[in-house]
Amino acid sequence: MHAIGIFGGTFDPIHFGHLRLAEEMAEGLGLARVLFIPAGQPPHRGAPRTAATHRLEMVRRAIAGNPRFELDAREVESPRPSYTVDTLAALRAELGFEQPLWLLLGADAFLELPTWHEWRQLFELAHIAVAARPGAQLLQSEVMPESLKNEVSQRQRTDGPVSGPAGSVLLRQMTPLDISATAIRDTLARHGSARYLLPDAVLDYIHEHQLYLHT
Ligand SMILES: Nc1ncnc2c1ncn2[C@@H]1O[C@H](COP(=O)(O)OP(=O)(O)OP(=O)(O)O)[C@@H](O)[C@H]1O
Ligand SMILES: O=C(O)c1ccc[n+]([C@@H]2O[C@H](COP(=O)([O-])O)[C@@H](O)[C@H]2O)c1
Repeated sequence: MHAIGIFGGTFDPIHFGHLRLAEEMAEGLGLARVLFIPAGQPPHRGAPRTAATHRLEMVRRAIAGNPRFELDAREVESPRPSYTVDTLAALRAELGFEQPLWLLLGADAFLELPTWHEWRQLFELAHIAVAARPGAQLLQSEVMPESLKNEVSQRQRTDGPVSGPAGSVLLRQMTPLDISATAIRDTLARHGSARYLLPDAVLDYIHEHQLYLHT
């Protein structure tokens, strides 16, 4: 049974760091599909700058043409905060208990994991693949909170076949791309060029709708 990747984010806006992470994970882990799930009300940050309808449309345009990538709007359609544990539980119920699922995270998000709602449950619901990110230390480092280190030490796999529907942790390198949505928003607010940091189709949408004109 081919595994499915689950990639959540605020995507305000989506950029090439996100897209390469998903592409390299899909290739490396042999994922049949990657679900991009924009957060409705992200639990650990203020409300996104940009309305969910715009963030959804930017993701839709960014992934168009990649047959493995799919948009999943469930979190923005929900009136509740976007807890990943709830999203994974819903997907698990829909897709069945045998289906291998991979939660995809950048290193900065992973290091925050012990602050997430019912975070230990995440390891029961999916495998977790973490991508290195410029600026975020990773890999057995001292920066990992003790509780996370303990959880990871029981579950970490070196690259190689992973069996079962959930429960492993993989820390992976990816092409380092020092791109962030924050830097893109700042660049656009000072009328700078964000070209080649995100797909042209997304940038065109941003200009059409006059998004990110102010900090
Ligand atoms: N350049 C990148 N390299 C690796 N992972 C990334 C990169 N950018 C984002 N990610 C990961 O993608 C997921 C969603 O990130 P998010 O939508 O918050 O983007 P961001 O660029 O970090 O945004 P912001 O600057 O607004 O915080 C997170 O798991 C994050 O770690
Ligand atoms: O479930 C939680 O408690 C939780 C706390 C912080 C972040 N998340 C999710 O992690 C993903 C990346 O978040 P962010 O803030 O880096 O865009 C996104 O899908 C969020 O909904 C989830």
